[in-house]
Amino acid sequence: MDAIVRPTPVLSGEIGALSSKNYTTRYLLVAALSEGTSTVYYPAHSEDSDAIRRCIADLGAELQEDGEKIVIRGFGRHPKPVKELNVGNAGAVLRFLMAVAALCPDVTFVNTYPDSLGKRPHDDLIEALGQMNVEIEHNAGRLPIRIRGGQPQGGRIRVSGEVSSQYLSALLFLTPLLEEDSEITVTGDLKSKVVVGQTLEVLEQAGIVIHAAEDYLSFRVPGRQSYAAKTYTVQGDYPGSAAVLAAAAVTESDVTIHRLAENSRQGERAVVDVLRMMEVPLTHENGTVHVQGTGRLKAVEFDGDAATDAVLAMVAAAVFAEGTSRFYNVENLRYKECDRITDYLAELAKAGARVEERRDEIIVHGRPEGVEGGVTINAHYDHRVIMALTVVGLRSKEPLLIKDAHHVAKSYPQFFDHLRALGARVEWVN
Ligand SMILES: O=C(O)C1=C[C@@H](OP(=O)(O)O)[C@@H](O)[C@H](O)C1
Ligand SMILES: C=C(OP(=O)(O)O)C(=O)O
Repeated sequence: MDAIVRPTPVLSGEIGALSSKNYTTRYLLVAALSEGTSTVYYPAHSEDSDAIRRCIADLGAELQEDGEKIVIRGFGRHPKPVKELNVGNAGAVLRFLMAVAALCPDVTFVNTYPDSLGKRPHDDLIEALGQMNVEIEHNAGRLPIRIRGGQPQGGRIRVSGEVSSQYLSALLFLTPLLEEDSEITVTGDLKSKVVVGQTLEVLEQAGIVIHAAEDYLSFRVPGRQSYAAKTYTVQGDYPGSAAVLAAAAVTESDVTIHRLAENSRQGERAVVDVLRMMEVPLTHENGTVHVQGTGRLKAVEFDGDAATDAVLAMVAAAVFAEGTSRFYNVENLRYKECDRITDYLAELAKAGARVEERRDEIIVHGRPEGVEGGVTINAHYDHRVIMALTVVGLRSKEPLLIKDAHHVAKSYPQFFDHLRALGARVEWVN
């Protein structure tokens, strides 16, 4: 399905933030890795969170869900010997379950999104699992991937952090269950370091002990641990909310989003500080962000690695700022649902934005007068491209037609409903 985004000068109203994608993935996973019964309150509902529900059920977890919670009886260190798993387009789910699959005799991860997840590299995790006595067949580091595990071995493990933090997180979920103690060393720079903090937070809540160096480049993981059965509550999601906040920042607005904890470990909560640096009038108190936008913004410089999933939304806001903005240290945006530098900037430029790419930077020459719009946007299968171009469309002179905008459901199926509730002129077309 496509979406039309029409110019909308004013937004106002209140919404509750969607539930965090990253915490939902992690809580459902640690619940599955426990042998008892855990409860997860307010799990996200999206394609990626459906993917983890489906896969842990295939691996033997029992799930019962109502409107507010999901109750999970886990499989511990003994997943069912399933033959095939389908993670849809969910990168984190794939990488975390590749580690869990090391406990199974023979699992194949199928390739259902050849033009998105099917293009993303997993070599660094394949290489690390190889060190652990796990046999892996793969298509040049990409899906489909067949894992023959059964007897993974802990010990000394080296993993690269240059492309994604998800490989390291995957190993942190698996190694506590092994017979041996493990020492994990991260080679190269660790990208998305803050997200590893979310992994460690959830592991600690699940009763797992990990000794992490302060820089997150080395870890000692005692073996023979068990995941405790617990009750977890999923917090609100900053990456998805970042797009709504950016929409409020580029319009005349009076927009409130609830359920965004100030002390969250989500790096993307930096979107609030970045918008403040851009001189967008806002407050953030008691878990509520209130934006009273004037549509006027100042350019900003920001280390995007600290808030990887909010960079596209912040760039969309910078399209209308006074001056030149620079988002640096963002090379790993190239290895997400699409190349979020080249592909994203191509769509922004089509809409009339003045943008430049470097290998690891996005540069935006702001156009406070607005952009032309009036073009068709290719979503590149990327929910965050869809949300960011929607922000741009609100302040384009002519509407934007976003092709295949239904891929927004990867993380935020209610995104257009939420924007419409705030007065945005967006609609689905077939
Ligand atoms: O661990 C996770 O749940 C995630 C880690 C990040 O990926 P990278 O580590 O590849 O940057 C992030 O972009 C992704 O949406 C979710
Ligand atoms: C990159 C993302 O997700 P994943 O890596 O889990 O596919 C995202 O949600 O923006």
